[in-house]
Amino acid sequence: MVSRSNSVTSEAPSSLSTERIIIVAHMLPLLAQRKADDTGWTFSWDEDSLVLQLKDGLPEDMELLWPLFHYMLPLAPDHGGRFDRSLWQAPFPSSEIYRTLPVRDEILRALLNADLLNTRLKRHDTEWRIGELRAEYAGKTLLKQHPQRRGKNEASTIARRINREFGWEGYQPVGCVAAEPANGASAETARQSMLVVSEFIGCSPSLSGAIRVNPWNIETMADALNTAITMPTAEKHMRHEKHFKYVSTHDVAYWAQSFMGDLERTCRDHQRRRSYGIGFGLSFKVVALDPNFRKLLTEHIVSAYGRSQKRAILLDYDGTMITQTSHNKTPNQDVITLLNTLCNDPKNSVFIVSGRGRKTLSDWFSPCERLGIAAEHGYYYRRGAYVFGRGMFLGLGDVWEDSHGSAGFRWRKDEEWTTCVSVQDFEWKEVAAPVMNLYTESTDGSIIEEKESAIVWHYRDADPDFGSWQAKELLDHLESVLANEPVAVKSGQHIVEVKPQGVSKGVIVEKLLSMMAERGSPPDFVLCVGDDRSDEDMFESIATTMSLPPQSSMAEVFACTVGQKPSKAKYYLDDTSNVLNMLQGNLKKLFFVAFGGML
Ligand SMILES: O=P(O)(O)OC[C@H]1O[C@H](O[C@H]2O[C@H](CO)[C@@H](O)[C@H](O)[C@H]2O)[C@H](O)[C@@H](O)[C@@H]1O
Repeated sequence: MVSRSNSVTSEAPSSLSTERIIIVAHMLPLLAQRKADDTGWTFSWDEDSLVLQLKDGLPEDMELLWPLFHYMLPLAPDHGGRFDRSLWQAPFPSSEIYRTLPVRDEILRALLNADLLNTRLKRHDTEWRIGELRAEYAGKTLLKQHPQRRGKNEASTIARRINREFGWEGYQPVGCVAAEPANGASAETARQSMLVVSEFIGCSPSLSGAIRVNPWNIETMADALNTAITMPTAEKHMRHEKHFKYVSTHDVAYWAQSFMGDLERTCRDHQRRRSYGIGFGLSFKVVALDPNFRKLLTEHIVSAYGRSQKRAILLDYDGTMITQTSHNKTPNQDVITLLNTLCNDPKNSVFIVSGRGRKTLSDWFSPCERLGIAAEHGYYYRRGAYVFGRGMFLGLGDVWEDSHGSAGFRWRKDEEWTTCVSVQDFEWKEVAAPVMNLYTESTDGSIIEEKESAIVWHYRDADPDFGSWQAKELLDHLESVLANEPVAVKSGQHIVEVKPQGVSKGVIVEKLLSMMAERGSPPDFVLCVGDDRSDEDMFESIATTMSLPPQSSMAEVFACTVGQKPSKAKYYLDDTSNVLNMLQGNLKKLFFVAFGGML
C-alpha cells in the first residue's frame, strides 16, 4: 500500500478500510525489486510520476492504494512452485502496458504456474471508470446530438429511481440512461428494456442483444442511446427475451459453481502428481507430472525386450534420432548402424515415423535395407513384399520363420509407397499458400516448405518472439480461411503445417500394428519414441490399439517422450543421445546375455 512515500511493499493491505481507498492508475508501470531476504517485492516509481501527482491532489484523510496486488497476486503461485489451489482473478494490464513492466517475465511465469486464470474487471475498477465517464458525459451529448429527445424527461426519471435505490450521498451510479417512457414501470416495459453496454466490460460478449459501444467515444455513445430508445418494440422484446433467458440461467450461483467446478477439476490430480522445477533462469518452469511418469532405463526394458518374439519399434526422427538444433539433419553413421542392427534382428519390425517427405527419408535411409518408413505423418508408407513361411511370396510385407519356427514380419526398402488415406483434392493448397506467403513476407527468416500432401511454414530462423507470435496469428488465420476444407492446421517445433484431415502419426501407427496382427504377427513388445506434439498421437493410438483384440494381451508397451514434460507417454528420456544410448544399451545387454557374459 502507498501512503506518502514513493515506494510500496508487498505486504497485504489488510488494515485498510475500503471506504478510504481510492484506486488509481492500475495501468502504470513500476520499478520492482525483489527484497534482499526474498520475502516479497518492493515497487517504486519516479518522483514526478503520475501516481505521485495524483496523490498530491488527495485530501489529507485519503490514502492511495495503487492496486499492486494485481501484480503481486500472480507472483504468489511462483513461490516454491507448489501446486496448492492457486487461482488468479484480477484485471490484467493491456498488452502495451504489460510490455513495459520490468517484472513482466516473472508475472507471466508465475501466471503459468497458477491452476486457473480468470481475468475480469473487478467492481472497484468499474466504479472508477464509471466515475470518469460520468464527469465526461454529464448527460449532455445525447440531447445535443438528438434534439428531438429534448423535453422528454423519462431518462432522468429512471435515473433518479436507480440513483435513489442504489446510490448514496455523493455517489450516483447513473447520470443518464437509455430507456423508453416508464409508463408506470409496468412488467410490459421491463420486457422491452434495452441495454447499451461498454465493449470493455466482461459481460459485453455474453449479452448478444445489447448495443455495444466504445464508451470513450461520446458521439457513438449518444447514437447508441438514441438507437436504443427509438428501436421498434418488437425488436426490443426479442432482444430482451434473449437477455432474460441468458441471465436467468447464468446467474451468480451458476458462475460461482462453474468457477469452483473448474478449479476442482484442475486440482483433482494434484495430490497424486509430483511437481518438478525444470530449467534455469528465465526458462525455469514447474511441471506437474503423473507419479508413474518415469525415466526409461535400460533395466526397465531389457528383460521385456529379451523375452519378446515380435517387436514393433516405432521411432520419430527429428528431435528423437537427431537433435532439433543440429544444422545437418542427415542421419549420421551411428544412427544408420544402430537402425541396421535393430532391423537385422528377425524379431524386430522397425519403422521411422516422421513428418518429413518420402524422398528425403528414402534417400537418407537408403543404407537401411529392412527399415519401414512412414513419411509426411503417415500419409505415405512403404510396404514390403510379403513372404509367408520360407520364400512363399504373397505380396504385402515380409513374414519369415527363424530356425526355431517362430514367424516375424518385416519391411523392405525397395517396395512401392502407398497412402494411408485417399485424398483426391489438394485445391486447398491454393488457399493456404498465399496466406503463408503473407506471413513469410512479413517475418524475416521464415520459409515455406511444400510437401506432397502438406504445406509447412517454418520460423526456426526468425526472431523467436516475433516468430511464435506470427505462428499463432497464422494458425488462426489458416483455420478461419480453411474452415470448410478437408484439412487440419497444426503447429509443431517451429512450424505451422496444413495437411489433409485423417492423416496423423496415430492413424498410421494403428494401421501398422493392425497389419502385423492381421498377418498373424501381433507384436508382444512395442517401443515408441518421439518428442513432438504429432508423436503424442502415436502414444495415444498405441495405448488404444494394444488394449483391444486381436493384439496380444501380454504385449509390453513402452511409449516414451523425449524431454520431461506432460505427455501421454509413460516414460521419458532427456534427449536424443539418451534415446540412442537406450537403444544401443539394450542391444549390448542382450548380446552380453546371449553370449553368456563374454562381451
Ligand atoms: O516427425 P518429425 O520427424 O519430427 O519431423 C517433423 C518435421 O520435420 C521437419 O522440420 C523440422 O526440421 C526443420 C529443419 O530441417 C526445422 O526447421 C523444424 O523446426 C523441424 O520441425 C520437416 O521440415 C517438417 O516438414 C516435418 O513436419
